[in-house]
Amino acid sequence: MFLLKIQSHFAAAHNLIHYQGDCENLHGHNWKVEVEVGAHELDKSGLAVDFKVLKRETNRVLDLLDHKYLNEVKPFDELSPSSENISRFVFEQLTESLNDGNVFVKRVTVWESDNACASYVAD
Ligand SMILES: Nc1nc2c(c(=O)[nH]1)N=C([C@H](O)[C@H](O)COP(=O)(O)OP(=O)(O)OP(=O)(O)O)CN2
Ligand SMILES: [Zn+2]
Repeated sequence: MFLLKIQSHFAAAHNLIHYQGDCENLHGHNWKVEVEVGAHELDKSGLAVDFKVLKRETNRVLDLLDHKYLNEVKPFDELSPSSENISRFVFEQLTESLNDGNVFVKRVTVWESDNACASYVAD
């Protein structure tokens, strides 16, 4: 199996809900996002999937979040916008657009700072 990874980023404001502490207050992050996909086969060009496609599809999803107040963006109007929930959201959106018989989204990791991240991983 082949494993590919691309990185992207977005900036947004949020506050955690049902949370007691300073993170329940409005604040922001520059999130770094890593997307890993697996593939069984390569095409004639030797590509599992073009990095350009991975970056385009990832940025299409991240554009939904970039420079937004996440607590006003679905599904985070009803779901705490933690890094865990953001990683699952990006994973599910990308799974819809990228998965086919060959390629599948394997893991999405969301870094909210240089030393803290959460991932959502395929079962
Ligand atoms: N498991 C999670 N824990 C926390 C999350 C999260 O998404 N998942 N998010 C937060 C807050 O968003 C908060 O902004 C981060 O807080 P903290 O880790 O304290 O960040 P600091 O920049 O203040 O880090 P220091 O290392 O303490 O300076 C909290 N927890
Ligand atoms: Zn935060």
